[in-house]
Parts: sequence; C-alpha cells; structure tokens
Amino acid sequence: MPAEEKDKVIYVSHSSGASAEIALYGATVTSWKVAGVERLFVSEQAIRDGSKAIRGGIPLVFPIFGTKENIQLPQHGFARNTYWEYVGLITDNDETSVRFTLKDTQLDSKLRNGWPHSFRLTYTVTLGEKSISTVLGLKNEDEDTFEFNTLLHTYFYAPNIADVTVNGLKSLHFIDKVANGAKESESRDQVTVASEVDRIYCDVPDHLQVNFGKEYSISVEKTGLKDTVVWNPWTDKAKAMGDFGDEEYHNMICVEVGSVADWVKLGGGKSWSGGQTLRVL
Ligand SMILES: O=P(O)(O)OC[C@H]1O[C@@H](O)[C@H](O)[C@@H](O)[C@@H]1O
Repeated sequence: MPAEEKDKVIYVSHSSGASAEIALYGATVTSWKVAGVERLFVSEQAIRDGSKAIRGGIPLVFPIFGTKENIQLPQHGFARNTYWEYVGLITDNDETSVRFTLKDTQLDSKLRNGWPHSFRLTYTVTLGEKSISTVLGLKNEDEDTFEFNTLLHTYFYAPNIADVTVNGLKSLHFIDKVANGAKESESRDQVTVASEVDRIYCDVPDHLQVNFGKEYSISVEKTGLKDTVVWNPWTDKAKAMGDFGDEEYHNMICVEVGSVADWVKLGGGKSWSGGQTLRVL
C-alpha cells in the first residue's frame, strides 16, 4: 500500500485500485474510494486551509464532544483542528497502514491550557480492497487519571438521503439533541432521515449497516467505543453553516462511532484504543 505526501495531504493507494486521502490537518480522512466511487462526503464549501475543521470526511472529535461548561476548548475539542505528525507507513500483522500522532506538546498554549494533560494520540488508517479502518490509540502520560470523550465523525456520501437506511439501532436508547436532550427508545428496524436528526444512540452493538438504496451498503464495525451519533442537519441548519451548501444535506449522513454519552476515564500511564472498520458490501 504505497503512500505519498503532498501539500500536507497523505495519498494512499491499494493494489485493488482503492484509495484514501488524509489531511494532516486534523488527521482528517477526506476521501475513500472503492471501485472508483467516493464513499465519503466532503462539502464543496469545506475550508481546507487549516483555519477551521474540515466539513466532511472523518474528523476526529477529542477530548470533548460538543462543548462543556468548565472546559475552555472549541466545540468537539482540538484533534480535528490541529496539525498532526505523519509517522509513515507501519507494517503490523501483515497489514500496511499509515500512522499519525498528536502530543500535547504540539498544541498551541491556549488549547493546552484548556485541557492541561500530557497525552499521546496515535491514529492508524488501514486501507483494504473494500474497507478502511481508522483506529485511535491514546496514552495518558500524566500520573493522574484524566477523562475524555472521542468520536470518529464519519460523513458518508449518500447519492440520495431519501434512500438511506441505518440497520442495527432498534430498541436502543438515544438522546435526542433536536428535542432538547429528551431520552427516547428507537422503535424502527431501519432508521431513515426525513428531517433534522441529531441523536446519540447509547451502548450500541458493535455492528451497524448503512444502506444507500439499491446501490450499495457499508458495514460499520466498531471496537472499544460505546455509542453512535446519527446526524443530518437538514434545511435550516444547513443554511446556518457557512461551510456547508444549502442543498448538500440531500447527499450526506453522519454515522459517528464514539464514546460520548459518558466520560471515558484513563488512569495515569495507561493506554486506551478504539476504532472502526468500514466495508463496502
Ligand atoms: O458543526 P460541527 O461543530 O462540526 O458539529 C456538527 C455536528 O456534530 C454532531 O456530532 C453533533 O451531534 C451535532 O450536534 C453537531 O451539530
């Protein structure tokens, strides 16, 4: 799996023809193509100059989800809007991957003061013929325990949102952010989107499937992560976002695996890891 760096983007290709692109800004996966078809959504209005998190692909949410009253960090933390270091190609267990790291010492002082802990994040992206896996590792380099949230904020490209269904969420409890955080339970076998959706499904089984009409499906297999957020801004929120086209909500769905409903506690000197594998079916 060759990889090359150009203008702060890592271009990865697989012998099958599959490809991926990862921006060093946020270690954001901004393209994943299988059989010549783009599977991720990136807004045409996305800002890619490093002044704002990239609107699309797979931004990394860490160490907070949303905003927190007592933590002075931007929405969704700092991982998606900081330049990561490219470590290079890593060969592990007969697989080849590209790896990125982010340490507290790479943060500017404002962000570092907002979350004053010593840590090392490692992000490993592995491209297969029909799959991509993105795995986050974290080492607490402090002596004391710290707590964090994290999320792989995957934006899938959808040929038409009207045809999209998500399987595997039935009977799960969810927090409905559109209804002021009301706690509900999912009654549908297949979740569809026909209005603004912003839900945190809690304690989700590790396997979900997103179907894009008759065209194809993508399985989402997570490890080490408890929850799944489903998000589509729909009409009004789309208009309110400066880096998102007014009509682009027709062509995306975010299905985001993470641990966000509760804090994850990590003891001093300890390591943690969580990730996902997406596979075109
Ligand atoms: O605009 P941002 O900061 O990228 O956030 C996008 C969305 O991210 C989702 O994960 C949240 O559940 C939404 O509430 C939020 O609107």
